[in-house]
Amino acid sequence: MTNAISIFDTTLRDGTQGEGISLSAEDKIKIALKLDALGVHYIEGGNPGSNGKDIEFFQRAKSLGLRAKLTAFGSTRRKNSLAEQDSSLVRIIESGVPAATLVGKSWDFHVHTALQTTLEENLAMIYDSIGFLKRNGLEAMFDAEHFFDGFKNNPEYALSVLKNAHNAGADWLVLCDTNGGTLPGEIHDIVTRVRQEINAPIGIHTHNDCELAVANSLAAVQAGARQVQGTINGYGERCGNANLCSIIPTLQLKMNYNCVTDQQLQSLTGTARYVSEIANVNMPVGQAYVGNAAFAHKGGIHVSAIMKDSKTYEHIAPELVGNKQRILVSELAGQSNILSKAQELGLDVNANTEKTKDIMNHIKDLEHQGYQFEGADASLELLLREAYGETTELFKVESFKMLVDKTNGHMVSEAIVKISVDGQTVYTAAEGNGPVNALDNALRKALVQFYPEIENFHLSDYKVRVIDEKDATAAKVRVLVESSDFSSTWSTVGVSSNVIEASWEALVDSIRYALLGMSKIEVINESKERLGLVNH
Ligand SMILES: CC(=O)SCCNC(=O)CCNC(=O)[C@H](O)C(C)(C)COP(=O)(O)OP(=O)(O)OC[C@H]1O[C@@H](n2cnc3c(N)ncnc32)[C@H](O)[C@@H]1OP(=O)(O)O
Ligand SMILES: CC(=O)C(=O)O
Repeated sequence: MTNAISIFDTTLRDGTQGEGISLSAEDKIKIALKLDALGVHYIEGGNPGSNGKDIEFFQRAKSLGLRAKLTAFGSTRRKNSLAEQDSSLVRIIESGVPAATLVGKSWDFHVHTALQTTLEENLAMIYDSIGFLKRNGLEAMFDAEHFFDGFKNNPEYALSVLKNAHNAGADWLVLCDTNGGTLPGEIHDIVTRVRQEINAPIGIHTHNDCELAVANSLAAVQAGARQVQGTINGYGERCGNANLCSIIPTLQLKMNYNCVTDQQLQSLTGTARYVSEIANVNMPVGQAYVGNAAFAHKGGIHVSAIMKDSKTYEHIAPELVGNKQRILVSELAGQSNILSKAQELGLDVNANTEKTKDIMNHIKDLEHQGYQFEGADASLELLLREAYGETTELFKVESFKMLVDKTNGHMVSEAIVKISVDGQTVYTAAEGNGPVNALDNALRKALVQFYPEIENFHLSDYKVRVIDEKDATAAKVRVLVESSDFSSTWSTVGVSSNVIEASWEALVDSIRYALLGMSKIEVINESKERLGLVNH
């Protein structure tokens, strides 16, 4: 039996049935191109019988030159009607796709309850509809909805549905665990039974209601299924569909099946993140294979071993799926974490020096006070550079003042800052729509004459978290500031019992970081030259 697995992506159809996911035709085009580059074999673009957006997508997708087969989705004809006159089947043909997937009932309970028709009429609906696709020259996938529940309830009928679709010319019989309640052992047994009864290419389509969609898909493949349907990041109805970002690498790297090329596999992480951006859904950091923390090491004992050999705490090399190893520094760090991070930054380190231990203890102490460096890479970098003897103070803050005034119902925030650069002192004042915005504006106004590049980046996110809730309004707060330029983002942290002071600390770190050019190399050189830090 072949080891080739056909990957059928339904992000653009079943994925959009997930709560909170809505893709425009343009979004779908962008995602289709990414999926094509990843090397999936089928891209289910949507349901032309459902809405105009999907019709537009299929219209526009014709000129994309996709290598993957574009497929349209629909259901079998309505009861007591003709396939030729079923508007959704006709729209599938009109969409010009080379392949289509029709969902049909295979659970007798559904035939009686949802369709409210006879078992014979359901068989006729399937036969007519698949036959209609085949007469129009399309490759036909038959999605046997609720197949596993149907098989458990009435195996003869469930099998007769498959045989009927096969006789009508279906190219693939796709067994669906539509309600996501089946267990891997059951999936394996039932797929094995089906293969004993019917000699046809079998596919698997699972849902994640028991967190088993990936395991169930793999069990089906082990039992002989050769098409796997799923979505990027597991988006889909209710708890989602089988996550292709876990299935593809597991099949390929651990089970010796072929899905995509090794090079295409390296685009997996980028694809997952791209799709999450377009879908506007944050990825869980711990998402298997492609998450930001999938290869992030935090515990000191782990990092110490990782530095000796990554295999000690990594099940695969992250690069195989386009991800990368990350070392986190926190209160759980050992000296290995500090050394590794410092080496990554190109700092001059000597293993096991007292300095490294002091830095580690200093970071643990700061984390005890409420700092959190995991989410504030830029503050950590500044701290490490300073600790290892680099100059990071491009300007000196002498003082700042805040005025918050409410007159006639109108709130005004004004900040006054005094800084010095290269011995030159500057006072500036600025207003803002809140105290942090006013401070940001005043600081920028003071610095722009020395560092015009300050215009190139901006504060993009601001989060406050109360650290000791029991102290109510006197509690310490942690402020996390995210800043961005046209190509990168960086995060900084400040902690104080005064929210303005915590914000100021995070803000100053953010600007220092950017001006030091840690996000843009040309800025660091210009800034250093101005300060006379560069030897000519
Ligand atoms: C398991 C799955 O994910 S299946 C795909 C589910 N996805 C979607 O439903 C998204 C797209 N759906 C839609 O846009 C709409 O539901 C449409 C256009 C398909 C149908 O809309 P409407 O005609 O208003 O029908 P409505 O959605 O209310 O009900 C579904 C009808 O389809 C029938 N139906 C359900 N499954 C099938 C099937 N496999 N074959 C034929 N008819 C079916 C139902 O019995 C019901 O018919 P009834 O109105 O006579 O009771
Ligand atoms: C076809 C489909 O999406 C399902 O049965 O879950």
